Amino acid sequence: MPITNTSAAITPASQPLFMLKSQSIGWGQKTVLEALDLKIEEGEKVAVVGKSGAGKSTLIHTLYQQHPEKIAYCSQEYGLVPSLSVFHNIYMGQLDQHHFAYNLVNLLRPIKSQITKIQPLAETLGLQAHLFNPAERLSGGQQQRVALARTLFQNKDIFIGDEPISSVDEVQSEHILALIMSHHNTTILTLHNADLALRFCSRIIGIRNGKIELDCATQDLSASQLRSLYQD
Ligand SMILES: Nc1ncnc2c1ncn2[C@@H]1O[C@H](COP(=O)(O)OP(=O)(O)OP(=O)(O)O)[C@@H](O)[C@H]1O
Repeated sequence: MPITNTSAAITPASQPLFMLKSQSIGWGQKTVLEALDLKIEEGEKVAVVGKSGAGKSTLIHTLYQQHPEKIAYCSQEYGLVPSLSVFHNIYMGQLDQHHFAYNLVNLLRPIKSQITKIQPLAETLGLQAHLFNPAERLSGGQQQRVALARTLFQNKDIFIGDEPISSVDEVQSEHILALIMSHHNTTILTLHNADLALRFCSRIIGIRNGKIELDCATQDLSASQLRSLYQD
């Protein structure tokens, strides 16, 4: 007798968290990256590197779209509400977890338990002195840290960040990358700083000339391979 339904008997091999199969990606009619084949497993720490305009943001945005509900996504545009306080901007990371009325009360008069939750995060990111200042009064680097705090406050398993440390100094960059790594199981970042990519990530994906030119474990990567990505 033929077996018509094998799905219950056979356990399917686990799927990669992210997968692109011969997929071309871009914006509107414009193709940025062609015929991509890519798998990213749960738990990986991936850096996407390459020259400006190579297509790094395009790639990570495409990956984000595969599981938007599971991902804390930090884009290059901070998306802050300028007139609201740092506290309120960070709180927005969990806006969808509360009732409208609760959010409204917290907007008018910050709820103590929320302050208690947000304060340590603000402190870790050097924002404690500005917690109740409007975001618009902060420097660019401080605003970037507010956007990052809001993303971390989402408490998701996966972090995708587009240059999350582009406006902060070297010491802060290391601290922030360590924080991102410790808060998320799977991390995918675009980074301009190749040294930091090598130190904090276990896999490097290099983009050049509209394709993935390099995809390897950090430990197997030579400095000259990495440099070649930045040549014309
Ligand atoms: N929202 C968008 N709409 C239309 N085209 C876009 C958009 N974002 C990026 N592009 C185009 O896609 C191409 C790749 O840009 P992308 O931002 O992915 O590069 P990148 O490697 O992230 O650059 P950078 O390091 O400067 O951020 C560029 O030609 C850019 O003009």
